[in-house]
Amino acid sequence: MALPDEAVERFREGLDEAIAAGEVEPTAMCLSTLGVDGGLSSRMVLMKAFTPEGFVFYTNLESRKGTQLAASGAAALVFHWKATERQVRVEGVAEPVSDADADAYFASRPRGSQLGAWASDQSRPMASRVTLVKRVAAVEARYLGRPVPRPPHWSGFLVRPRLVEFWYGRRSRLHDRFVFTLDNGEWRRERQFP
Ligand SMILES: Cc1cc2nc3c(=O)[nH]c(=O)nc-3n(C[C@H](O)[C@H](O)[C@H](O)COP(=O)(O)O)c2cc1C
Ligand SMILES: Cc1ncc(COP(=O)(O)O)c(CN)c1O
Repeated sequence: MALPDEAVERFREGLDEAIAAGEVEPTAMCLSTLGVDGGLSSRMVLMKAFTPEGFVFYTNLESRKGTQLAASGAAALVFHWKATERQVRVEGVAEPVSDADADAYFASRPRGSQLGAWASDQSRPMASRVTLVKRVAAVEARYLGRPVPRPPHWSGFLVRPRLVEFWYGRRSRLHDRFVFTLDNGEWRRERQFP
């Protein structure tokens, strides 16, 4: 279910204002996933696309987050825009992006990042930093003079929201909260106490 126009506008406006206010990583979001043991796991990722369908990020599919999302699509996101005292919180389900989208985004990354995606077995044990440096050199040699293709284990997820909350901080601590929730196929909007 696409987000209602108002939520799309609030998100776009919030991001634009964070950028204008000089936020250092305005697209950084905390991503929480669910482990097979029922435990939670959180880390930062960068949002690379936002549409009424949801929020997209890219990663190694064999990483901790990648395997957790493959097992359970449950995902939660938090943006914190410190410069403008705002927070956006998202709860929903992650699904893989298309190969075409992943190819297009991968092709736009700097070559060093592309090589890194081949070199790093993200989230698996590494004996020493030398291992990583050697692997980068090896993939560099392999793709010398030609484009670096997207690794099959590197792609993105679209987090389709079921809940989006906009929090607007106020000095008085009487903050404003607007919560959009998907309820039987329809978006409901309510204010909540701060
Ligand atoms: C600001 C910031 C942005 C990050 N963006 C990404 C990202 O977009 N994709 C990614 O795979 N890791 C990103 N990382 C690294 C992750 O936080 C994390 O360490 C890594 O993906 C491994 O997570 P996992 O073991 O839970 O899968 C970022 C880290 C920081 C601090
Ligand atoms: C391992 C990793 N993968 C992907 C990303 C996404 O961002 P970018 O494509 O801009 O590198 C990051 C950003 N820090 C990252 O650290």
